[in-house]
Amino acid sequence: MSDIIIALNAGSSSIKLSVCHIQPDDTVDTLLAGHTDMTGPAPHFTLRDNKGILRAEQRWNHADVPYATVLGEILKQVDSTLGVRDITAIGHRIVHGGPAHSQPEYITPALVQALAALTPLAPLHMPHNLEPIEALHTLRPDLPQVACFDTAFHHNMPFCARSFALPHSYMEAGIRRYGFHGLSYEYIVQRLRQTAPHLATGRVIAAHLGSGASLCAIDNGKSIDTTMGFSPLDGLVMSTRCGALDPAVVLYLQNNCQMDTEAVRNLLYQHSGLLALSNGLSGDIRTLLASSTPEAARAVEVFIYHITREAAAMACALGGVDALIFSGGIGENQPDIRASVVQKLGWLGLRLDAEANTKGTGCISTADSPVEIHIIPTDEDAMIALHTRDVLRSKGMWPRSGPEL
Ligand SMILES: Nc1ncnc2c1ncn2[C@@H]1O[C@H](COP(=O)(O)OP(=O)(O)O)[C@@H](O)[C@H]1O
Ligand SMILES: CC(=O)OP(=O)(O)O
Ligand SMILES: [Mg+2]
Repeated sequence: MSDIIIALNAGSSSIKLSVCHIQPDDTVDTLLAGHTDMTGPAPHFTLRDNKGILRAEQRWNHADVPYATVLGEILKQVDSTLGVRDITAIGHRIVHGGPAHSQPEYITPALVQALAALTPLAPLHMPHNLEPIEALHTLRPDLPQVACFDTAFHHNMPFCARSFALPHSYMEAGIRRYGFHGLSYEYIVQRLRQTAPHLATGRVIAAHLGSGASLCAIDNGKSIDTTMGFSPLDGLVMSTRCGALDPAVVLYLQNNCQMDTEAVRNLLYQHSGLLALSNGLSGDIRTLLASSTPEAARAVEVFIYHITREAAAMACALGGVDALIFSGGIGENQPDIRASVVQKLGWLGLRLDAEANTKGTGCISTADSPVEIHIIPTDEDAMIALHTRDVLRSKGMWPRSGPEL
């Protein structure tokens, strides 16, 4: 097999990757899925095939292993598991594209430099997104790399949705609402086009509920508003991120609590959200739902409250709603959370089919529900693979193996 793309999603705690092959009808087959846990006492890498069978594994025996070492091993294992050295390109999820990057782009040293300047806008994500690019450039300079931006899908949100009520000069300096999880929302729109075309042209609220969480108001396939703003800190309560916060809190922490910028950043990104609301118990909703403590219950309650409050705002942006889509680790796997959200949004015309919700796939609303409710497992990596192919094709670099039939 040839023309293999690796979709890489490097985050603060893990490097996730999919080894993808794109079929002529644009279906993306994930041949291998890799996961490297970068936390804990030492990195641990696993590579599984599309049946979930473990095909390769590597454990390092100390922490702080450089990305280049981990990525070198990953490439080696992918090559030997595929049987030949067949990788054509690497596509990266880059969380922030800033004001200037609204399309997937071929990676050059100048682009890396420009993106590095955006690090303060997404400090939890950007360093981890960019480090593998440099490491791979050194390891395999022959491999083209493509940047796919999580902000791109929201780039053309209407003025009202992208503005802060700040002087115009700030907006011109890039201080505006951007929105994130765009690769996930783009994938959801693509799935709707295939499975429910009447919704792909309708008014949809998509909920990407993972450790980072956001909602998007999608009108006729386009983002018209979303809950994350300038950074992935805004909007919903998240695993360890606070979500929307009165900006005066930041001033207060700095002026009255002797906290410097780094301490405030650490608090808001790493020690807030579900973790903080549960009094330090966990940022993982599974642990909270399994706990009988009042703090855990309260954390879940606040999480749901903000999802439903913001969903109503998205419905307002859309002028009504035809469907609610659940996605992300929580949206796809937690029937109790889905049920609570839908119950609170009943007034908007959502009716849950309890049995379908427990089963947890496809359409989970009743036949007479005025608003459809669906679960769509997201696949940001499939989107990255398709964008990477398209960028290479536009440069005459795809297919590597000869003319397409
Ligand atoms: N199989 C599962 N069952 C229940 N909840 C899950 C499951 N997998 C993930 N989650 C929840 O989703 C969160 C991670 O979601 P995910 O979309 O994988 O996150 P990330 O933002 O890291 O991509 C976890 O914190 C957990 O609460
Ligand atoms: C943008 C963002 O929040 O990403 P994640 O959910 O992967 O942390
Ligand atoms: Mg994610």
